[in-house]
Amino acid sequence: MQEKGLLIVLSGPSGVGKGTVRKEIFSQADTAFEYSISVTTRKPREGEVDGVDYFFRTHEEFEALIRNGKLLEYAQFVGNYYGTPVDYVRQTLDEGKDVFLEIEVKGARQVREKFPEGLFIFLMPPSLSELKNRIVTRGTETEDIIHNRMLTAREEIEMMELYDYVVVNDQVDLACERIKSIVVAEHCRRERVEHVYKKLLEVE
Ligand SMILES: Nc1ncnc2c1ncn2[C@@H]1O[C@H](COP(=O)(O)OP(=O)(O)OP(=O)(O)O)[C@@H](O)[C@H]1O
Ligand SMILES: Nc1nc2c(ncn2[C@@H]2O[C@H](COP(=O)(O)O)[C@@H](O)[C@H]2O)c(=O)[nH]1
Repeated sequence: MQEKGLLIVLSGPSGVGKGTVRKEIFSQADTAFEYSISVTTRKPREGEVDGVDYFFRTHEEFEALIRNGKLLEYAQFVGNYYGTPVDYVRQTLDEGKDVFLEIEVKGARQVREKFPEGLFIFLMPPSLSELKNRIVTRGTETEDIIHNRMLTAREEIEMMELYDYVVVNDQVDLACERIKSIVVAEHCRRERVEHVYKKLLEVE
């Protein structure tokens, strides 16, 4: 039987660098994860492409996805809906491929209930002032939204103990290496539990 892939969840406050780190990891040739593209009601930022960065949908369309059970998890974040299409995740895991979700903490909590065997990683900023500096420097949000995202950031950081690992994003390349190492270690742990010992005992 095909062994299932690993569900990897990356969360962290807005502006910590989740997208930057994820894009860097996916640009590396030795990365074998599949990225789950989320659905959102947020308007596209300059340069964002439907079906690449997100599936951009209206409120009505998003609520229909909820009603029809098409989302693994969803949450409202600073005035918009965000959610993970369930079919893609289940199908890709069933094919034995690792799936990478980049989502906020309320959604991650729902995923934990459905996939307790997932790998949950929280990306931390070096400091709150650096976090604010990063959102401001990105230049994509209004002052009001930055204020609300910073308020939410404090609540999100308080939930970091729900995660298996905390990675500090002080430097993008180091954060990527830490995340990739955690995934490799998790695979080794599962292989050890599921196969190596069983096979060894069967032979002897
Ligand atoms: N290690 C880092 N050092 C300095 N700047 C960084 C680092 N990582 C990311 N950044 C910068 O911080 C800003 C926010 O990064 P990014 O958009 O990836 O954050 P995010 O966590 O995905 O945010 P959101 O949740 O709002 O989508 C970007 O301008 C990015 O270039
Ligand atoms: N619960 C979910 N959260 C998601 C999903 N996709 C993205 N996100 C998170 O939302 C915030 C805001 O994102 P932004 O692109 O508007 O800056 C951020 O924390 C994302 O990680 C999802 O499918 N479900």
